[in-house]
Amino acid sequence: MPRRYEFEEALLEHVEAEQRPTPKGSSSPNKKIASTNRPTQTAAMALLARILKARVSPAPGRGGLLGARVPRLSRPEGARLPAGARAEDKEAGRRGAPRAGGRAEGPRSLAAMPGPRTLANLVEFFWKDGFSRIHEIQQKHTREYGKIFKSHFGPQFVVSIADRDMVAQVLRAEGATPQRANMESWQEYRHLRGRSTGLISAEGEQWLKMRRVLRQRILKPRDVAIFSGEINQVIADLIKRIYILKSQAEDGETVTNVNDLFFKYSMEGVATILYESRLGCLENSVPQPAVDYTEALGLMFSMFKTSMYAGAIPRWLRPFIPKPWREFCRSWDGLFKFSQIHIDNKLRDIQCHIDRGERVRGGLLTCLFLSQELTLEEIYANMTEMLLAGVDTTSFTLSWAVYLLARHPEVQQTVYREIIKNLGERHVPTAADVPKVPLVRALLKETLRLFPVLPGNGRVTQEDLVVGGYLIPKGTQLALCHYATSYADENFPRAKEFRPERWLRKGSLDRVDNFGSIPFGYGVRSCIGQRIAELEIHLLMIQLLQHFEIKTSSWTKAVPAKTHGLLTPGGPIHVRFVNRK
Ligand code: HEM
Repeated sequence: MPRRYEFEEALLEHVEAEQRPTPKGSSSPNKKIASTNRPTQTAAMALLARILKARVSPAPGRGGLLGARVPRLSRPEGARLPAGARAEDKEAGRRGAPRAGGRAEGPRSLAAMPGPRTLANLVEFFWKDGFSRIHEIQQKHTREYGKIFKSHFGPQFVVSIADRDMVAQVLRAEGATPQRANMESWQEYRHLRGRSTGLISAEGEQWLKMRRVLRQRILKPRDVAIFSGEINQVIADLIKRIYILKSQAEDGETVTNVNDLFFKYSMEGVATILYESRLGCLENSVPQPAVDYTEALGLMFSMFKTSMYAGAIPRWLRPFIPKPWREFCRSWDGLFKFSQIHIDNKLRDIQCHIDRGERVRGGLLTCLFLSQELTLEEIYANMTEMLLAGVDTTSFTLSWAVYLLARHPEVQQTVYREIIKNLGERHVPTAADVPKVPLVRALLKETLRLFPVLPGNGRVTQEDLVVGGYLIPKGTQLALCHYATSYADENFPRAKEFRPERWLRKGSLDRVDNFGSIPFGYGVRSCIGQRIAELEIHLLMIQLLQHFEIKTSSWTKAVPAKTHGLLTPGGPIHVRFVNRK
């Protein structure tokens, strides 16, 4: 499989154009652009326009990431069920009254729905910092009010659903452009700064347009398989880093704060794919731009909470409580700035290749530039939002996975044995090897069940819907409580236990899908980065276990989960990496 796609034809055309004599006194526009130090947004647009003007197009007959755009007649992404079943579910979602003994009963109104009192909820969240315990509050409210209940968060009214079948009903009934949540504050920032929305913040047709472009390139396992080589280079650096950290430890084995290590890995891994460049986060001395970037990410991370406050505090209150909105804007400024620097660097890089008459080779970003399906502003916005979504999510999952393996040596041994039996001790795995080690996949699923990075998901109803016997009007914010459903014994027997084998298929027809645990969401608005995250995690877990036995150390403590927007380890995780080789 070609790892990169080329643009020979276009290049030839461009080189020919460059060789034509230019009118006296006018310098080559390419040279002029190449001499620009740091293109501003406008300069970057001009640069992109120049590159595109060279009519660079994919070589004929090449498919894949950078291949020709072939119109697709695909099923919707989320269509895991036969079309008939989806239609039925959709109908069931709208049908209305539940039937008892064949007699139709009218759906109840929201007024009849139980839920915590507004004041109690405000105290819980704003006074007792409930935002850092969203996962526990989900469970507590489910115990107190049942599997469907209503609550108020600041000005927002929310219906929470903590039932696997009701969640399935809502998600299967959704239309072509589902809305996750009210993104007004995100959209307002972008409007204020003249920025575009990206996949997370966009809605309706604008979202659909961008989603169609991106899903063609990164949604399927085979789309991202071509990144195995790049990811493996990052993994090699991470393993080197672990050996260095071990050598600095008193016992020669303990690595303190693996959270930090995996944060660097995830940042490096996802940047390799998104920006087609290395940041140097895993080097001994991290280059300054990467340090700045880490700070920007730290700011971004703290922003989750700020973002919640910024969204929850009504606009008229901003003059009195200005900090959340100010910080919200400041952190987005940092994120966009960082992304833009890397994107502009790539643009300049492409320009240099063209100037030198070289072939243009590239991955996701190059492809997005050249295909012209997204504007430059849309590329900035999507890369920024994908980076935001792709670093902490992956790194927290890795931290939890290592924590669970260290605390369950018997599980670790079973996974290790499968790896050795099916892949060997030294084989560097690629995406094609992952199906040969189903326990590694099961390990990830089970880790995400116990610690779903997003403890809850959201949908805004696009039409009136009857769920759990209640009529939920169009425009209602739903909170899908998948932390609560993940820990329900009725969905997962002995739910509190770490048992990856529960995800293994017993036969080719066996389905282990379970709406009780949908860590990447579901349907057309599900996580676009799922396959990237899985590749990063699967390949790393295999190699970590090939190299080391992961053990608890005297430093290892029980680490509680904490919600910071995402479900994070509530403290540093320390483990011993004992050499196997
Ligand atoms: C373990 C890692 C990850 C987890 C658990 C995760 C989880 C999620 C979830 C639950 C959603 C909402 C889905 C829905 O509403 O149905 C989501 C959306 C999204 N994720 Fe991820 N994610 C992960 C990694 C990534 C990565 C690596 C990227 C990018 C490279 C990414 C980019 C996005 C984007 C852009 C969206 C918004 C999609 C849209 O609205 O169309 N995620 N993710």
